[in-house]
Amino acid sequence: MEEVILITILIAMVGAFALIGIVFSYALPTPSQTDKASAAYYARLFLFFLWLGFVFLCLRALDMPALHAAGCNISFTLAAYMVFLTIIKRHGKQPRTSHLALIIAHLVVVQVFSVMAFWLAIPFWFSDVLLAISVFIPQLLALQVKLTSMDRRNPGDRVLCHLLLVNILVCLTSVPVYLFDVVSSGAQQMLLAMGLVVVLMLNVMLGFAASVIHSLVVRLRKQIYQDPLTKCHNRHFLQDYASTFVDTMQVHREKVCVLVTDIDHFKSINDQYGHLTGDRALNHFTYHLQQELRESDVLIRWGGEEFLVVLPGCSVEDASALAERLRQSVARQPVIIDTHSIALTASFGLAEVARDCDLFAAIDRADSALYEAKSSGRDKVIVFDPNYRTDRAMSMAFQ
Ligand SMILES: Nc1nc2c(ncn2[C@@H]2O[C@H](COP(=O)(O)OP(=O)(O)OP(=O)(O)O)[C@@H](O)[C@H]2O)c(=O)[nH]1
Repeated sequence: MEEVILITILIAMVGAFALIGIVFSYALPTPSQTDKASAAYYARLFLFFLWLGFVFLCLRALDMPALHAAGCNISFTLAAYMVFLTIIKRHGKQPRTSHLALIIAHLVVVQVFSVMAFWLAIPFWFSDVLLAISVFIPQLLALQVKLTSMDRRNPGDRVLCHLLLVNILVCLTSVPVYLFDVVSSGAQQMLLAMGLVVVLMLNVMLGFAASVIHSLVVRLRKQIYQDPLTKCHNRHFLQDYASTFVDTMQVHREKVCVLVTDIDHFKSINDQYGHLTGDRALNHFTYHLQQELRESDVLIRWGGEEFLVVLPGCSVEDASALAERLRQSVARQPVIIDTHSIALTASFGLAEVARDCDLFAAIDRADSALYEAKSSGRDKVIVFDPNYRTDRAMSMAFQ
């Protein structure tokens, strides 16, 4: 009688734990992509089937072997497949038809063999071994999917991989302990099973939550540093990264140049064709800049139609040649919108990040050179000369 009460308490405790996990999963942020969002649904089903499996497992100790045989193996196998589906959905993918066929075939085999073993009075170890093998198949399948489609730079993906490896490790160590009946009495065995089930639930719950939160943080960080219109970096990026980046370059004695560029008479495009066309012209402009830049060059939207390019490892001569290429590329390719062909030109100001000045001082110098390019006719590249600063200051004072 005592054993019955203890096992009932264990069932209730595991149920409460699963319930907490399910409620907690509703508190997690939901990804906007429908497939990714449905991963939480499978994670909840995992918690439910694992608890159900535990209930059926306990029925053996409670002297209900027929019910145990009917539900235990299939529930645990289903729980393992829910981990597989959670991982596939977290990747925003659909399970392949071959995967679905395999899942159904596997579940049928598990169920038929478990029930047959009971009817033919085959000792319980057969059913236990069948379960031990069954739970590994979905996990290995998930590992294969993970290893083939994992983005190693994405922390959310890495967390999912750890989750899976911990699951496999827990099963690898716990299943033999359970199978070889190291602990003898029914209640003790149920306690061991409960420990295993709770560890697996904790692992999936926390791993899933960490993966969702990590992915969200990566997305938010990207959005914070990205200009929504042109998809270039924005000023936040410049503040947080570029200055330390240039410091590093200077420590390594690499030359760094900054180029400031501004579309000529952009206001007239907006005025003549409307703001939306102006936006498309901005995208067209940044697209052609990107085409000429190296991967290490950093393009930043500095403001309105003004952009900044940080050019690491680039001498003034090289940067000046690059700026000239950019200027020609922009001038050569008009923006085509419907039947309109809108000619575009841009002016460029260039300065080196000298040893005696920081990045922002260099930007200021490049800006002075840009001002000179604008005031001397536009559609040209001007390299900073200390005299421009005086002219500009004088001109501003005059205005
Ligand atoms: N369509 C669009 N226009 C923008 C955006 N940001 C700034 N602008 C416009 O860019 C124009 C900049 O005008 P100005 O600063 O007078 O410069 P400009 O007409 O290019 O003249 P110069 O620079 O002297 O050749 C303004 O009309 C702004 O409204 C944007 O995101 N989209």
